[in-house]
Amino acid sequence: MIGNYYQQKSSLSESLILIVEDEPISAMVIADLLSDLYQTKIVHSGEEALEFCKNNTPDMILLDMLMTGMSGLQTCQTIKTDPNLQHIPIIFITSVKNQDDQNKCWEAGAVDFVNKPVNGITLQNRVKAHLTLKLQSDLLRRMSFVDGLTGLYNRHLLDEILEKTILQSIRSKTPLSLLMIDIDWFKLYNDTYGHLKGDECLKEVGEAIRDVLLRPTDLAFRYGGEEFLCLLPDTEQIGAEHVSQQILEKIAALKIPNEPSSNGLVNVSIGIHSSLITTLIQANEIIQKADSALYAAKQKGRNQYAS
Ligand SMILES: Nc1nc2c(ncn2[C@@H]2O[C@H](COP(=O)(O)OP(=O)(O)OP(=O)(O)O)[C@@H](O)[C@H]2O)c(=O)[nH]1
Repeated sequence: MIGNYYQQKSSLSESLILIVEDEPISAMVIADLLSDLYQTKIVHSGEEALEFCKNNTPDMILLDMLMTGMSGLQTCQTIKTDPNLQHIPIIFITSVKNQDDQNKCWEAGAVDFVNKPVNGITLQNRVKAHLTLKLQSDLLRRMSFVDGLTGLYNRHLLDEILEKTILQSIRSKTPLSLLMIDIDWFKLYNDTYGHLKGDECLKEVGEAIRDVLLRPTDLAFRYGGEEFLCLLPDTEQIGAEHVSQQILEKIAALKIPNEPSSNGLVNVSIGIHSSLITTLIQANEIIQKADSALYAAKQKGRNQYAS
């Protein structure tokens, strides 16, 4: 679900619209109006909608207000309190004219209403307007999470997701690993080759780190100046060591000269922290542990990993 923060649809037609409507004929009428323009999916209850959203992230939800079981209002309230889903625009499809009921939907986070019986042109235009805004705001969000120099994710995204990742690890009882990676003798690299070359080196190292991470849940961040951080959910110590070894090898294979370093090349040191987290801990506690391990790797002679 972390992926939702930075997935970017390049066109409106790639957008997925979830239609939540308990009357099958109404659902089909709505889907027919939209399915030539967008991807659509029909579910018939609020409960089904929440289930669908566990593994999929629609770009918009069209929500019937009156449904048996979970009401449209309750469904909307639940979606809007889930940090992974709250950015999805919700349009209510309703025959309810009662202003108080409509007000509750606005308060719950609805972006618009379409009255039943549905006017096709109105529905298509409202959907298009809100999807366009969604695409633009997704793009801005994505830009705010990406480091301009390396193209890796930035500290801002790490701050947003680390706590959630910790909670997810506790819930799934799976180990979480963090790698703190620092380029060795980088001050001397800049002094020797200049800052522009230094920037190029950061880009290449960042790319090499990203290339090593194969699982979709693994994420690489530029943590600070010449420091990178990898977040490896569901990964134990041995897996973290394997990834670290590959990062060391991939960076050595770049063969970027760095005279001051012992082998004459740009290398990195890596601090590993792996744990099975059982009780809630602060995000910065595990970062500090990875940082201490990085310090140990530097002390042991650099160009290696330590735990
Ligand atoms: N070119 C460039 N340099 C940067 C950037 N951000 C940080 N730096 C440089 O990275 C260097 C980091 O130096 P130090 O923290 O002293 O560490 P080091 O020289 O790598 O030494 P060790 O970590 O002990 O191996 C500093 O000279 C920073 O100016 C950047 O965006 N571009």
